[in-house]
Amino acid sequence: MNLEMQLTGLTVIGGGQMARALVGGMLESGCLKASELTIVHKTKSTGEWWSSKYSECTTTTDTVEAVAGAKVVMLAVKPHIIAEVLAVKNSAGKSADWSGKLIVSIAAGIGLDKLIDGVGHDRVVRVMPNTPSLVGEGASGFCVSGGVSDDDVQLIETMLNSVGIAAQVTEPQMNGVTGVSGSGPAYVFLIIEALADGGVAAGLPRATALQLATQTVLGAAKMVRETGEHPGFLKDNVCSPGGTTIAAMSVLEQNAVRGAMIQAVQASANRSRELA
Ligand SMILES: NC(=O)C1=CN([C@@H]2O[C@H](COP(=O)(O)OP(=O)(O)OC[C@H]3O[C@@H](n4cnc5c(N)ncnc54)[C@H](O)[C@@H]3O)[C@@H](O)[C@H]2O)C=CC1
Ligand SMILES: O=C(O)[C@@H]1CCC=N1
Repeated sequence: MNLEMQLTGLTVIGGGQMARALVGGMLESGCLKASELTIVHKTKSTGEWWSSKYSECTTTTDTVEAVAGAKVVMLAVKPHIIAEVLAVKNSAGKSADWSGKLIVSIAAGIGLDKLIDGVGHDRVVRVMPNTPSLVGEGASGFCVSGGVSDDDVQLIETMLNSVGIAAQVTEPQMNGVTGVSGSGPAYVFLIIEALADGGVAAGLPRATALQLATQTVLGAAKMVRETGEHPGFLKDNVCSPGGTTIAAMSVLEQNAVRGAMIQAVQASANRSRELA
């Protein structure tokens, strides 16, 4: 993790689940100080959540003022709210001035072209993070538009690497990133839950089954990362001839689990394309 670069003057518009995971992870890592953070919230409860957890951050409902005071603005609202945020006006009819700010959008499917149109310049980055950023194990993809400098890219990498890993991709590849790692935690949570259910069906207490299932997913992922071996090779090593695992693998193949996972990733990627 490169902490030489500290992030200053960050305004985040939308303080929901993903902002809590990503920005919360950045605060935990030390990449960002709460005193450098402004959260623009819509609901009272969201504002209270941030000010009670990070007392030094600023919370506000005034987007125009929060953008004016920022160096970096992160758009963390749902995709269908992005257009409304970009066109925001305050009670005096003043629009937000996005000029001179690095704009970082985490909204699924909202293309760089729409963001550039909305802010009136091309110093714009699209990031697809995921919720394990909260515990420092995030996986993010990002793509940049023409006005983004090398220093900006370094800042984005510092931010994202402080909460996990980051890969720069082309804009069309952002749909695939969404399918694999953006939505991916949900697939893995489902697998952990189902593994635990299987354990309960086989007679284990629920808590024991969940503990074993969680550690198994964590351990398997670590093995792929740390050995650098192909997952198929590691799978073969678990399957003893005539043993228990190959009996289970046969059931997974009969139920097309591999195909279902591929189709799930494609469905998410397609939905990301549709949102654009
Ligand atoms: N949840 C996830 O795992 C991931 C989400 N994303 C993206 O992150 C973005 C946010 O998603 P979530 O955090 O899951 O949604 P969320 O619904 O938890 O958070 C959005 C927040 O924006 C607030 N909001 C709505 N209008 C606003 C406005 N005009 N000004 C300020 N705040 C406003 C809402 O009250 C809410 O607190 C989405 O665009 C999504 O595509 C990206 C990667 C993963
Ligand atoms: O479900 C969604 O649309 C968001 C984007 C990726 C993960 N969650």
